[in-house]
Amino acid sequence: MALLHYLHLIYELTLTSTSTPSNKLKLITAIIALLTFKYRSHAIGTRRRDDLKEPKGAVPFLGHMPLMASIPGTRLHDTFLKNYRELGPVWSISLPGIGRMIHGDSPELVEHVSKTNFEAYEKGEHFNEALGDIFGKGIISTDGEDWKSKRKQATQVFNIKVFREYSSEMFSKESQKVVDYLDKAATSGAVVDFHELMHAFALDSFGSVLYGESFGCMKNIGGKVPFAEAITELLEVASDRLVDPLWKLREAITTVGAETRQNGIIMRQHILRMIAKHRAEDWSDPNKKRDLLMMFMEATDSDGQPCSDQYIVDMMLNLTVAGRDTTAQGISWMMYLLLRKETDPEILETFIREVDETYGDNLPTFETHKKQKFAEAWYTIKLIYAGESFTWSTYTMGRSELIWGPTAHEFRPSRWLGGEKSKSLNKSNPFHLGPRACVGQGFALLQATTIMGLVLKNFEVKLVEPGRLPAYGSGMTLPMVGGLPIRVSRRIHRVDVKA
Ligand code: HEM
Repeated sequence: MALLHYLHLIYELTLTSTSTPSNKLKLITAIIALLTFKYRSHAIGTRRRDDLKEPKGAVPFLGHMPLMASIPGTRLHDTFLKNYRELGPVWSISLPGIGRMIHGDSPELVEHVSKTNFEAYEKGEHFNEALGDIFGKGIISTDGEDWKSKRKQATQVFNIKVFREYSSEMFSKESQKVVDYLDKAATSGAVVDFHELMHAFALDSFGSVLYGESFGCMKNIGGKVPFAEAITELLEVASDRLVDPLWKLREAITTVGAETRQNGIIMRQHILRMIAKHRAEDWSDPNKKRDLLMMFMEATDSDGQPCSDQYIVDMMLNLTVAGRDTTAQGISWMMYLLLRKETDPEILETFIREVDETYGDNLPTFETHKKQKFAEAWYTIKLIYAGESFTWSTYTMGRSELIWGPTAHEFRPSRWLGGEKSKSLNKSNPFHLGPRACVGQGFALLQATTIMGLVLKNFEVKLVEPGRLPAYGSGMTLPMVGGLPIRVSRRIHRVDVKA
């Protein structure tokens, strides 16, 4: 607003016929000097905040934009961690066109924003505008009443017992394909990229659970599946848009805009095809297994009317995009943490003992999943003005000595067990907390405990490079750069994969 005011002033004063050229020049110089003074240490359009610490490197008008642009994606989270260590839990940066971003890596603040005062912190205009054409009017990019009714519906569907049992059966079935694949690798001694394998598994299992049909990625690991490519590219675009105020211009003058539209079409057409396929099926058998799409086709909206195809497409697209990379990468990091040489070997042993005890000689079910408490624990491991946003870093909080004490760097799943679990929720929670926490959390845990349980029950897994900490990539999730090469050999007491 202030900028518009000044520009208007320039216009008024410089374009009047009575002003001489020299006066006009003086006036423009004075206004530029004034603006430079006003925005000498922060981005144009943002408020100066002397009460908040900032990393060094802000420049007039652009604030921290040049600094942020200079940080490679593979260093971003560590830079945030460094800021936390140097500046404390609350610090901020200002970015033109995006506003001031306040980082608050403290359990109390996270709890305040996510739970206690949740209503006051919406996703906001910038977020919803940047992601609106990608996620449509789905649960991710909406706020207020619209979000509330979608959230309620999604939560209900995820909690329906028959659907949970169906998911469990499908995750088990798809995990079997991974076991078969690893079985061959155990025989040949081949190195397997577990990260790549988990991306194939995650999409296939999502295909089965969400749409009743696997995408066939496991048959062609590393091969191209248009639906999978579309998700990857859409997520990249979404992540770029959130930090680039000029994304509209960038996409208009490059091929990114057209590619994004095309990827949206690929995803939406697939979902529409699946809706048509399901409509043509016989629904009369009450015992017919129901995938997630069918659950939404049967559900009603907030007015009690059947949901429109457009509504269902948006909902399914949101759930698919939110769930694929997060789960694949979460499972890969889990595997790495378990196997790296710094981790106490007792943790892997406890995990395997739990799997052996809960599965016996059977395959995992929804009931066995509920008993995998250790596996689950292992996986889970101020004032703001308008135009400012609040964020926090799970990566930073998970490594904070202030929060976890001197053993912060140790991998200890026990922190999420029993009574400790509820105390730890606001300390570093990859699913966040409060009303906007991950709606697919239970679903992700079911998938992770099933696949990890079956893999570790059947194989002894070794990292090919035990001393290498995988680098992370940039984006909305945390991909591993260079994958996670492993070697497997069969364990003696294994579940018969053909059973
Ligand atoms: C390891 C796996 C996963 C992690 C770490 C994860 C993490 C998260 C986080 C942190 C949020 C909150 C984002 C925010 O506050 O803006 C979120 C939201 C969400 N997640 Fe997940 N997620 C995972 C898996 C899944 C799965 C499997 C699904 C669905 C099948 C899913 C669906 C969603 C949806 C729809 C939202 C938006 C909820 C809302 O806005 O009300 N997620 N997830």
